Amino acid sequence: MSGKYGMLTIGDAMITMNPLSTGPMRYVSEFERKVGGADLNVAIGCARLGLNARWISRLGKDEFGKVIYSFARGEGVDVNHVRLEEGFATGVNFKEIREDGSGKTFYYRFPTPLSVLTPESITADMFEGIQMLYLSGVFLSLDPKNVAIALRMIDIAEEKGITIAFDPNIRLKLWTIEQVREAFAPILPRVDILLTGFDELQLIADRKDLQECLEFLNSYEIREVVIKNGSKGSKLYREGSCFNGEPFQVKAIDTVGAGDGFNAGYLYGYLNGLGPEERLRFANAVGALVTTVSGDNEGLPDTDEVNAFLGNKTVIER
Ligand SMILES: Nc1ncnc2c1ncn2[C@@H]1O[C@H](COP(=O)(O)OP(=O)(O)OP(=O)(O)O)[C@@H](O)[C@H]1O
Ligand SMILES: O=C(O)C[C@@H](O)[C@H](O)C(=O)CO
Repeated sequence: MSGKYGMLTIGDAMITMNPLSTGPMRYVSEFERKVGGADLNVAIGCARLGLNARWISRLGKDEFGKVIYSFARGEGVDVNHVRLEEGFATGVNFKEIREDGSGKTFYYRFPTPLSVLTPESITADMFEGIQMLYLSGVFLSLDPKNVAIALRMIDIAEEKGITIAFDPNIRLKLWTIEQVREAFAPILPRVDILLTGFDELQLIADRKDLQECLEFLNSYEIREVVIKNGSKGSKLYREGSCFNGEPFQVKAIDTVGAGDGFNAGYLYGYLNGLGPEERLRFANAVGALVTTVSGDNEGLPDTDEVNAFLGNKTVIER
């Protein structure tokens, strides 16, 4: 692996069928085959920004599995801990996109090849060169035993002094809110950086008011609570202070993956020592840029693109 800081993540990835027209999926007959998956999106985002990004996964031993494997490797993600499993089909999801870029997802992903993983599949060598462990609620949702796998990863990360970041990424199509709360209970107290949507925080805390949601989190002693709020930007709550990340105005055409892009930008900023406001600004820029391109990860920028967007660098286009 080359580059300075390393991040490690784990999770499923799917073939993502992106519609070629907007509106209800039942009327869309043409789709473009792409690749998606919350944790892989973050790994790709980190790799594009120049971090070493390692992704642990299992894919079906089929044509789609080979597509995802090559795609991840082509993006510079370390796939040394990704295997193609005989007897499983790689997951697929279809997207519906509305005029404003928002949408719905329809999953065809069970049984997932990831179900062959157990806590024993996780070994200390996977953490070599890693400073950041990134976990997502999508991974936890796919199999009840994934909580034990995540806890084993957290144990190793804590032993090695690795920072632990977590995005609840609640997809209520995959599990119920009761299952979410049960799965998150042992995870949240171990998290250093929580990267959550405000709507997700309301679901976890079972409260509507922001202040009450933050009070709910107090007992977990999370070092940084970052709240993402779509086109309204983001906020960071840290050591009793609140930092504001002003949103950028863009023409969003596909908002899926903006949160993953934001996370990649935030982790990059954190590892590279950007200050609280600077890293929110950087992450907001990455999230905003993702929404301007069709697909979950195609819009993820490299550092030059972010700096050009932020006006820090002139880019000669032609
Ligand atoms: N329409 C938009 N215009 C400008 N910036 C946006 C827009 N949508 C998202 N962003 C940026 O991306 C960040 C993350 O988006 P969002 O809040 O939708 O994340 P999320 O809910 O975690 O998304 P995901 O669907 O990927 O899980 C926002 O905080 C914002 O900075
Ligand atoms: O289920 C997932 O892994 C996430 C995908 O549905 C999609 O890539 C996404 O929601 C990204 O945040």
